[in-house]
Amino acid sequence: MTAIGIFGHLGRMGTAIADVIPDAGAKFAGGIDHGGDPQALARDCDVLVDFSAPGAIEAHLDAAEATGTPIVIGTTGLSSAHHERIDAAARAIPVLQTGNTSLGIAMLAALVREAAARLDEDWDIELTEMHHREKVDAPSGTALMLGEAAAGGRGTTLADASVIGRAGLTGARARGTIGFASLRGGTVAGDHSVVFAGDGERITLSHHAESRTIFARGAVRAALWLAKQGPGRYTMDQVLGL
Ligand SMILES: NC(=O)C1=CN([C@@H]2O[C@H](COP(=O)(O)OP(=O)(O)OC[C@H]3O[C@@H](n4cnc5c(N)ncnc54)[C@H](OP(=O)(O)O)[C@@H]3O)[C@@H](O)[C@H]2O)C=CC1
Ligand SMILES: O=C(O)C1=N[C@H](C(=O)O)C[C@H](O)C1
Repeated sequence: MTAIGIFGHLGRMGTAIADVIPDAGAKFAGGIDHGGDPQALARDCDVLVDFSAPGAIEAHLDAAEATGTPIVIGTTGLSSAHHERIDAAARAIPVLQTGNTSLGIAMLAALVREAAARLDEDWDIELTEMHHREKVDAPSGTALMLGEAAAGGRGTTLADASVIGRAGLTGARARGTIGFASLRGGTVAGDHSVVFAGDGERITLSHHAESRTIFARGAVRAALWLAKQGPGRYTMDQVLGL
């Protein structure tokens, strides 16, 4: 039985994941939060999942690498330095990093890429996301993933095309940009919409997470899949066979 260890195990996602591990025929190997020993946890499990905080990623990757343990990283708010560290770790161990572990978001990203590729730049692309009042990063990791999908469909990158938030005398919208707006409040598990705004008509592609269970099930599915892979950096599309 595959033993899964959780970084951030007392958090909202950590507890949701621990709840669904038995349903997947796997074993909860334990978890740590602030002050725990990442290497001790990594030694005690077959695969790790990380839903903690960006500041903890480096230590968690060090532990995974030192013990040769595959790791799923769901934590968001990552910088380009974090992504470079993940790339380096993936040369030695299996690593899957994603801003969203749900099946629905993987499908939405594919649809967004397709729509962005087929609709020309007369169709402006804007993303909105809403999350619970406790969320600490913005835009959400999922919004950035959907933005990357849109940018990929348009043959550009988010680094070149993104406009994150607007306020004051912004001037008119620049053609070809991809805009982001973030809302925070209440207990919303995660809502994302991608709007394609044309002349006189709009297409909106949306996903609504009704609870964290979808993320938790996806994280466990990803962990069980990753435990059987060799070193490399993987995506949810590969887990889900999309
Ligand atoms: N990829 C996906 O599908 C999803 C990703 N997420 C992401 O997962 C992350 C966690 O979300 P959520 O569970 O809501 O957050 P919580 O704040 O509820 O939980 C985070 C947990 O991580 C722990 N933690 C924080 N810093 C450290 C550290 N330096 N070392 C070890 N543990 C630490 C916290 O412990 P303590 O209280 O001791 O600080 C806490 O138990 C976020 O980045 C969120 O965006 C969320 C949902 C889905
Ligand atoms: O913090 C959350 O709650 C969530 N975070 C992820 C993100 O930043 O996209 C995934 C999900 O939307 C919930």
